[in-house]
Amino acid sequence: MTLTRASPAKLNLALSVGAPDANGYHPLASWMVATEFHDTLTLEHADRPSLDVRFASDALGQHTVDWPSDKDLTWRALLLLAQHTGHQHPLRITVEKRIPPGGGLGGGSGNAATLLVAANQYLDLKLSDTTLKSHAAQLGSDVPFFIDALQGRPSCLATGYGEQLTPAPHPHPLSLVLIWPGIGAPTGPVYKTFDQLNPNAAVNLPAVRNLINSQPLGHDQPFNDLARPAMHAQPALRDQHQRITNCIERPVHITGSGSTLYVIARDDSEAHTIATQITDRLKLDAVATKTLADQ
Ligand SMILES: C[C@](O)(CO)[C@H](O)COP(=O)(O)OP(=O)(O)OC[C@H]1O[C@@H](n2ccc(N)nc2=O)[C@H](O)[C@@H]1O
Ligand SMILES: Nc1ncnc2c1ncn2[C@@H]1O[C@H](COP(=O)(O)OP(=O)(O)OP(=O)(O)O)[C@@H](O)[C@H]1O
Repeated sequence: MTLTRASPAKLNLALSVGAPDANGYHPLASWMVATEFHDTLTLEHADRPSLDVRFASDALGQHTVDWPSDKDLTWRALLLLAQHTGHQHPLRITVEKRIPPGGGLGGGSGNAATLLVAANQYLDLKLSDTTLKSHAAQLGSDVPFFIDALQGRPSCLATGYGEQLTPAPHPHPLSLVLIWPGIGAPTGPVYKTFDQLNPNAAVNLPAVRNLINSQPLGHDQPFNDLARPAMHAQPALRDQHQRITNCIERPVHITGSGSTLYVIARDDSEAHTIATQITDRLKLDAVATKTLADQ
């Protein structure tokens, strides 16, 4: 018997960031939404635990697995479960990746959360959401969001460092195009550049709430305080952003700390047209997808 689950990507449709606390982490407010675009995680019983990560032929961009397996967030999630239950879980884990690593779509974070939720179900561990989220928070600031997303809450207002989550209504899914600019953007350095550019930053929670309350969202409405720092840290990303904006003549946004860019389309058909335009004219990898609506 195998268990297969989609491990979604996330978008920060709104991201407001404050100056770092004494511990160096940044308080934030973000409207986070999971997408149909996903990695696929499979669990099978085996003699011993193992992990196989590979990129699918329809991945967004060309990537290789360039991180060691003991640093893989999926593997680290399995180790946390072993620590919690006091014994190893002999699972064969396969992750088929489409989400670009270091792309601001939270691919690795989503894989970790999917492992926690799927193994809890597959092994009948009966861990509560609170326990799953406390493991999730140890693995990364974005991981708790994916626990909610996988349990039927794909749209949330995230506060604190991103781990305090309140479901946000999202009745109408958005049609989108995700674009891989060919450059990754590591999260830590982008936050450092944010500090240099915004020494007195404060979180603007009302602006994030306003966006959640102004659905359906117009294509120019998303905002992201990390967009400028991401492009400042990586001028090549700014150039790609400009090229794409010129090509499709509408606002191009950035998710998380980058580097994935995205565009809101009128409907699925327009999203497919824009994705094809970007691929044909700019030779960049682009995929049409949707946000996941409330269930
Ligand atoms: C940019 C976002 O994706 C927005 O959702 C997240 O804030 C990043 O979440 P993440 O990738 O899960 O981040 P983590 O793995 O927890 O942290 C990576 C690095 O980002 C910085 N970091 C992260 C979250 C936060 N609220 N403040 C920070 O300063 C820290 O330097 C940290 O060392
Ligand atoms: N299962 C995994 N999938 C992808 N990357 C992983 C995984 N496990 C560990 N990593 C490492 O974590 C880094 C960040 O991966 P991730 O896909 O979460 O980036 P991200 O989308 O930029 O995340 P965020 O938006 O949370 O900053 C990768 O560059 C890679 O070195």
